[in-house]
Amino acid sequence: MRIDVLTVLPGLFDCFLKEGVIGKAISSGKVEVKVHNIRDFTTDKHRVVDDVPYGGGPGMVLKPEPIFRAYDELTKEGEKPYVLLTEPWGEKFNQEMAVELSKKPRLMIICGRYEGVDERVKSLVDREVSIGDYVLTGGELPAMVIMDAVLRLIPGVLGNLESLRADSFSDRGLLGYPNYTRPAEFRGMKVPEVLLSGHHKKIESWRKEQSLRKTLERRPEIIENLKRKGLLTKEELE
Ligand SMILES: Nc1cc(-c2ccc3ccn(Cc4ccc(CN5CCCCC5)cc4)c3c2)n[nH]1
Repeated sequence: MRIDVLTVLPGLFDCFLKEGVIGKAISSGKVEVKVHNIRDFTTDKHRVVDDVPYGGGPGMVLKPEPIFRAYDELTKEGEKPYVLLTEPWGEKFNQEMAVELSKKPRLMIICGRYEGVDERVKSLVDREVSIGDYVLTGGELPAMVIMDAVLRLIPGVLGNLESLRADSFSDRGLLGYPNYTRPAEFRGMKVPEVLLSGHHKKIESWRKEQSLRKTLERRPEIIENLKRKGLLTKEELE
């Protein structure tokens, strides 16, 4: 997969693209992520990327020309990207969308700043995406959240963990099961016996039951949603 990111703050992505699972996936060439400074696509001496909003109002708006110039330049050859624009009020990002986006060969993520992008930029956009009902200072953190959730789903990115990972849970949006590691008892708190039993079938069913119970308690709508889609097995429903 290739991802092109358009932003006026490219430096925000430096650590994200170097560290951890994402950093390894890029350095190993499993995925390609290129961050582009919108300012590099201006043509005036002062490299202006924003201007005051028509009709008045607070702050500045990102001008359309530099973004369109970047889009045209980056889509001259190769597959057309599926274009995301991060917004406070876009479609809510979730695991289902992450799975769908992970199947696209090429993504472009346009990151707004200031009061957002000129409305005409949306003529380039396939999906306006929000990562939650709260207002951040710009679209870069949402872009990193989206890339993190999407890239970890690319085959080979999670390495050998992938085959072992019970992602049928989180891929269906179920909450995770409790995790423990040594010591078996810490400050009087013991690890559940079943996890020390070495009985894999029992451990798996305990984890599934914990995940379903936690989801039912905290996010019953996820269970209802899975029921409606027929994505819960008979024994999971018991
Ligand atoms: N999930 C999530 C994504 C974002 C996000 C994404 C992209 C951008 C680009 C700029 N901001 C900051 C911002 C957004 C909205 C306003 C309100 N303002 C009211 C008057 C008309 C114009 C807009 C102000 C500043 C962004 C914020 N926040 N949260």
